[in-house]
Amino acid sequence: MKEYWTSLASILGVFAFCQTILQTVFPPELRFATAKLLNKIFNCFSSYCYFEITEIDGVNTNELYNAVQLYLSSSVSITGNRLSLTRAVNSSAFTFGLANNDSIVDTFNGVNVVWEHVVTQRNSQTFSWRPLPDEKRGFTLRIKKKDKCLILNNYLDYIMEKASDIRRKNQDRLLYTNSRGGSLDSRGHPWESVPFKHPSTFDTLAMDPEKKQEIMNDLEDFANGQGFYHKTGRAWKRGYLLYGPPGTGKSSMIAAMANFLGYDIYDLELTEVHNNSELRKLLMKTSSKSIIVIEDIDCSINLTNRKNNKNNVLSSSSGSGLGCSRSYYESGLGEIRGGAGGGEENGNSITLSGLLNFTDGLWSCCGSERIFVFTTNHIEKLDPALLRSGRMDMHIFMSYCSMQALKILLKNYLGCEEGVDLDEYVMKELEEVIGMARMTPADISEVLIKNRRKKERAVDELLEIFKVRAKKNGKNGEGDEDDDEEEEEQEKRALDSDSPKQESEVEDDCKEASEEEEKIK
Ligand SMILES: Nc1ncnc2c1ncn2[C@@H]1O[C@H](COP(=O)(O)OP(=O)(O)OP(=O)(O)O)[C@@H](O)[C@H]1O
Ligand SMILES: [Mg+2]
Repeated sequence: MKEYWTSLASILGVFAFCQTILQTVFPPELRFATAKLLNKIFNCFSSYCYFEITEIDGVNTNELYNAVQLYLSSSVSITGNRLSLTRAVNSSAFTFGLANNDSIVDTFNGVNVVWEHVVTQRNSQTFSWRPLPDEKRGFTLRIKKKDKCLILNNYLDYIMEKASDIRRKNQDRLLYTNSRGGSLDSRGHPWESVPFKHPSTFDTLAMDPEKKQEIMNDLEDFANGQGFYHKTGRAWKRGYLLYGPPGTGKSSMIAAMANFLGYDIYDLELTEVHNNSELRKLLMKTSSKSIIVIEDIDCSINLTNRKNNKNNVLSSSSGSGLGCSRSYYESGLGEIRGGAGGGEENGNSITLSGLLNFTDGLWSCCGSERIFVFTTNHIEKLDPALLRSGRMDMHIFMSYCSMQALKILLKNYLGCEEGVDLDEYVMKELEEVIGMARMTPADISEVLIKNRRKKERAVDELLEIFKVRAKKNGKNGEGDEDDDEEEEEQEKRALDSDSPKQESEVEDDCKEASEEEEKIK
């Protein structure tokens, strides 16, 4: 045993001696060059190539590192043995990650690649303007040389896309609103946000199922339509106008849309925006995959229908040379377009021109996959230029509660299934009076909430209220369906006034406008 230790000690002594000699004979520069050469020789004969994706790229955070981490989290959770678990701020989900110095095989387009998570201690002597983490983290991607050209770019694009999907799924969606008086927050953002947790979905929304399905299909087509929009040269955005009496579910519909698509909502308070350029800046700071909402647009600014009330031409764009003529021609010919911001006249008000630019000017395309939703109780008050296709692609009339909608409410609030819990006779009675009662889903849901523990009582009370309301409306001489028709008629009238004018008409309009301007001056 003693001999064994003696020989081991002499081997170590020889080893230390050789190392000292080597260090003296081969200076660090020479050793580095040799290592480099060996590495090159190894690379020549190796059939793999390696890509390093470090967490911090110089001084900036490497977006690709975060994307890879998220991307791998989905496959790691299934195959990995040793995983790291995290939960990000504003997130409702746990994220799996590859443990330090662990590796995983991934397959893309039939090609196998290997990811390794490399963690090393950072050299503490390194100087940096900003504090860096103690550990140096990165991923090493190993791909066969012959596969590199085939997949690398597509694979990285795919990872980025997948990662943003996962991020959106994991993170709570946000509801943004523009800050009071156009002020910026500590990070220079004009929007303030809170987690968006509205429970409204298309399942809970009481409306005609066919109409509902049509809207859902339209939204789905939009969300999956990147290729189509690109091919047709259209900006990837869509506008919806929700109109109808108060309490018919316009705001609930917006929440359902956001929940359906998984988009954030930007609730734009127009009264807090001072001018067109501020409006444009707000738009620039919105993200893709979002719904930009302007509620009660008829109340926010003076956008009333110029055709119905000529005086409003000047009240909405008084003194604005370009803005006035732009909106004037917009509604008529739809050809002449003023420059962005051309409608800013007194510096502290938004003009119709500014709003039109906001929805479909060049700036509206500074992001992609965005939905604009305007709501109003009075569609007839809106300027036709706002209503035309391309701006508001789909006009959705939210009407008083119909029988179909009532069945959804009864199911959601009382758990009543048609033909099981609901008496056929009572249903018939309800059907007879519901049209004439002209009650909104909001009114009905109040009655149902109050009696939610007693189904029969709820239905009886509803029937009573329906009868009283129907009688009252009948006495006032207001028809049931007539009312819906009247509202749709109003929309038609509004749209008719958007139909192309003859050139002479436009000239007349302009003459009138300039005469009125003269008078005001
Ligand atoms: N179609 C509907 N389906 C389900 N619930 C509805 C519907 N309409 C209204 N409600 C209920 O009534 C409440 C008010 O509805 P909501 O705020 O969506 O109406 P609105 O049309 O936006 O009204 P307003 O024009 O006054 O803004 C909601 O909280 C919701 O519970
Ligand atoms: Mg509302």
